[in-house]
Amino acid sequence: MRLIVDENLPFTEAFFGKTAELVFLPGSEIKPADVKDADGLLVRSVTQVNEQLLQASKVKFVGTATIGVDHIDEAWLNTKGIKFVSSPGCNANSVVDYVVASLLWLALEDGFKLKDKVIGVVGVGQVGGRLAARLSQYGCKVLLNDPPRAIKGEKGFLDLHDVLQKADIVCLHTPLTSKGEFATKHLVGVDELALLEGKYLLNAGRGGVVDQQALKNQIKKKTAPWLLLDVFEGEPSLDQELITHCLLATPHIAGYSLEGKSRGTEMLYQAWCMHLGIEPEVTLAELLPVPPVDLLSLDTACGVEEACRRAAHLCYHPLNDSWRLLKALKTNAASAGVYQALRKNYPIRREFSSLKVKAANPEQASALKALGFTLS
Ligand SMILES: NC(=O)c1ccc[n+]([C@@H]2O[C@H](COP(=O)([O-])OP(=O)(O)OC[C@H]3O[C@@H](n4cnc5c(N)ncnc54)[C@H](O)[C@@H]3O)[C@@H](O)[C@H]2O)c1
Ligand SMILES: O=C(O)[C@H](O)[C@H](O)COP(=O)(O)O
Repeated sequence: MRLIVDENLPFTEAFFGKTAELVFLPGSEIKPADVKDADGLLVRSVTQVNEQLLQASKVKFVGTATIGVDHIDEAWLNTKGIKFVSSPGCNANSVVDYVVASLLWLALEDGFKLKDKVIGVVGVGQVGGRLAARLSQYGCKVLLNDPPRAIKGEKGFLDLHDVLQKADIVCLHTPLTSKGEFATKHLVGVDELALLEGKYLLNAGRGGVVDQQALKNQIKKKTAPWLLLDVFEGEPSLDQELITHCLLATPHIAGYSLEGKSRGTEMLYQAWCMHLGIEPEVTLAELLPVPPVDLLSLDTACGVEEACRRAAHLCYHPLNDSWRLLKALKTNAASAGVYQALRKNYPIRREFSSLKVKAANPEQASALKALGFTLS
């Protein structure tokens, strides 16, 4: 068995090594000649998997270690009987950590309490659902928009414009789709952006969900929302003018915790074993290293939100990623190269759940638990 593997998938040797010969390649450079004699292909979001790539190959198994599948022509794979698997939810906790860490930073900088804000969540699936749960347990008022769920009769959802009007902070967590009743391409366009003036807009879904040109026009008119963007239209190229305007701009790394990326590999390994009709022998639990900080012990003098912020930023501070991106863009005009290099050399980051926190009082304890930390 021969597997072509994106070199940015962690633990592939440990998971797949006994079952196949592995050929590692940069994901954006995988070509038809590379996959011609392969049995399987393991990718991330930067490899377009379609007829052009696979028509002359004998690949029978394609796996993406990502939640998003907008880089995969699933319909074509289906017609060819090629087994396709994605990794639903693999890095959802990582994205939620990213959002919570960002919002706690924003609250400090802009002088508000996160708990007092109304948060709109657009797209209430694995990521949006977990985000909404954490924030509402923390005490925020959370407004939900998800028409594909609402139309099935599920309760608790509002119309998109209602959410944009009523929320102080809007977080986008839909997939990018361009067909069908609920297509999300440019879901947030001129009319929606007009409702967001003076508010905060965080996008950690896909760049194309926001009409970037409309956003840039709004920036010129000084009516744009404050932006926290992890995803951009046209990646890997980045619009430097837009990035300069962001409060936080990160190179599509919201899901890049070690746990999030590795769970993707583990999910593909389990699907590959099933495809081969063998029992999985390796688990992620035995591969993950011990977290670098064992225990955070908080003092009672630390206020509840400050306690949460300290715990969050001990695990992850989004400003580090944003600063690295801004700095690299200042010294390098080729934004695609900067974007790719930062993602390829991403430092190890652990999820909130990996940190044990000793709270000083019950208020701290319940807020920390709500936001995803493990209480000691
Ligand atoms: N920035 C990152 O690093 C990162 C990491 C993981 C996922 N993502 C992106 O986030 C997306 C969401 O991830 P997920 O795991 O929650 O996916 P999911 O499939 O579990 O949830 C997506 C939700 O969006 C809803 N939705 C679809 N169309 C909509 C519309 N028009 N308006 C409102 N809601 C709509 C769906 O009904 C669903 O509930 C992924 O598709 C991926 O593109 C980004
Ligand atoms: O869809 C996903 O799972 C995420 O966007 C994922 O983190 C993207 O990472 P990439 O495949 O681009 O490295």
